[in-house]
Amino acid sequence: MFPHKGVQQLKSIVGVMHERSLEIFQLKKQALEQGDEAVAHQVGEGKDIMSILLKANVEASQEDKLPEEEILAQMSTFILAGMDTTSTALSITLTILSQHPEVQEKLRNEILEASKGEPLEYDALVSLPYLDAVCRETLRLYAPVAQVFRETREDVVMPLSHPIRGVDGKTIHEIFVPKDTVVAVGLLASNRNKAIWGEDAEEWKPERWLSPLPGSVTGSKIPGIYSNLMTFLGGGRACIGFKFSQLEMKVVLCLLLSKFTFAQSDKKVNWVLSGVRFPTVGNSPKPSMPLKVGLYKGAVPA
Ligand code: HEM
Repeated sequence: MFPHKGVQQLKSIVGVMHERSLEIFQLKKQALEQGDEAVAHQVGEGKDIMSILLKANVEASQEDKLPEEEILAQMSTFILAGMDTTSTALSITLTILSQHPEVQEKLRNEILEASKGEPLEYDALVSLPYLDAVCRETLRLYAPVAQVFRETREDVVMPLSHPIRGVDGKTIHEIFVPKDTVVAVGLLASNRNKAIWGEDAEEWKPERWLSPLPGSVTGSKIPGIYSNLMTFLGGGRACIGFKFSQLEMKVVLCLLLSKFTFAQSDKKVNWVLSGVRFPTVGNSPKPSMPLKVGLYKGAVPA
């Protein structure tokens, strides 16, 4: 149709996503129709987000039921919104841990001491202080989604948190934004704001989360749903998966650090700030993040 390589590529990606979503959807639907036994034998044993959504939809009243094509569309949203974001957050965490072996060691020790070779229960996992601090600091400094865009529905006067000086030397306290203006919301800029986070705002310091946050942070009135940060946005369209993603990060980090060590490779990794940031080597458009992975010598055999 449209003779442009990029458009054709996008079309093919959308096609793959649709076919795979359809395949998973049909398998889940079939299992649900066959009963609990079949559901229990599936990936996720019926506890995964799609099985729960399908089950809720079967039980919903006629007027609340989602049509099948909407469920399929929700799958693409979950894949895009939930997978790339969290995998990016995890990739960044592993990169940083490979650059800070002492932090990696401290984190591994915390995990090994708490787990003693057994899988960690939910409460124990979420209350590991250093793991929590590492995740928070990474999500602050390297928010996978750096900015989002919004369009004003009406004329608004936007107050500024700090006055700025205009080219004419006058102090400006607010800005008039006319209806239908596209506004970029700088999530990362807010997370790294020195007036809020201090002079070391651009440094990765998990320790900052281990003592009470300064008044400039707690009193900042940042509208984000998570830790005075904008990483998961705020308001009615904030991320619905923010708790889930943190748990996922912690589970994966616990499992990986208990068994493996991570060190920097000699290939330089660049982070591309697209919709969701991703790692790449050189100028390649393909995501890749080489790391040297070794077996942790003290690992308890599985
Ligand atoms: C570190 C991981 C994640 C980050 C940084 C993140 C960030 C965000 C951000 C910034 C938005 C707002 C986007 C916008 O409105 O333009 C958003 C929305 C959303 N996120 Fe996440 N997300 C993460 C993980 C997840 C996970 C694991 C799921 C699902 C299981 C998820 C599901 C969604 C959905 C469905 C929306 C749209 C909500 C709406 O428009 O009402 N996200 N996320």
